[in-house]
Amino acid sequence: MDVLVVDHPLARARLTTMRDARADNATFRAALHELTVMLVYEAMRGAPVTTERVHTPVARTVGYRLANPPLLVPVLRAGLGMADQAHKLIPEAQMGFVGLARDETTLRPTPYLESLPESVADRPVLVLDPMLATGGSMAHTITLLTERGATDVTAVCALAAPEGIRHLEESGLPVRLVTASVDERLNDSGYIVPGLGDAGDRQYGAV
Ligand SMILES: O=P(O)(O)OC[C@H]1O[C@H](OP(=O)(O)OP(=O)(O)O)[C@H](O)[C@@H]1O
Ligand SMILES: O=c1cc[nH]c(=O)[nH]1
Ligand SMILES: [Mg+2]
Repeated sequence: MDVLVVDHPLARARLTTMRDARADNATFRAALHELTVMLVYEAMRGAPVTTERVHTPVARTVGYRLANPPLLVPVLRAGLGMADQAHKLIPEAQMGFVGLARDETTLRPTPYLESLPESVADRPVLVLDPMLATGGSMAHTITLLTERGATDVTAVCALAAPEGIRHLEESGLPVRLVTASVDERLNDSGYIVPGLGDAGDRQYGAV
């Protein structure tokens, strides 16, 4: 699987704010918003464009637009904190939603929401979720998308664990990963180490 680690100094600084256990919910959300802009910007670097003529106040020149805007799919809850920023960067994108809560005993995702277009064939997809831990939630989401014809999926995650990357690789799903860091490992509770804790709780409070 193609893994792009966005290790720009500004991305590292935002991730450090998110890791800091002293950051309150608002500070964490603001840092995730800013990091999302950097991750989506890099995720879209190779996107095909169409060209058109544009008249500036001074001259004619060539202009560019995305040839095939992606479908954005935030994975609730934590992915909601990436949705608006991604949409601001790609205003022409459509958005679908997947809601999953990980069972903290089995570490398996429990689905509670699925709102996706019937077909996503011939359309790139960006799945937005800050955390790739065991990879179960991401694999579930990508499976929903491939069942609708997706063949070009990018997982956009603030943090990834080696275990989650391995899970996606072994799944054979058509996905590449853009992340700000590949951390050391998972602990016995399935949390990323050093990680940042529970990305949903850090944004919205514990449930
Ligand atoms: O790779 P995995 O082991 O599946 O873990 C990652 C998932 O865990 C978190 O969501 P969580 O289930 O905590 O739900 P929340 O966003 O509502 O907090 C995170 O946002 C991912 O969706
Ligand atoms: O470290 C982790 C693992 C799964 N989900 C989170 O929010 N954090
Ligand atoms: Mg959570």
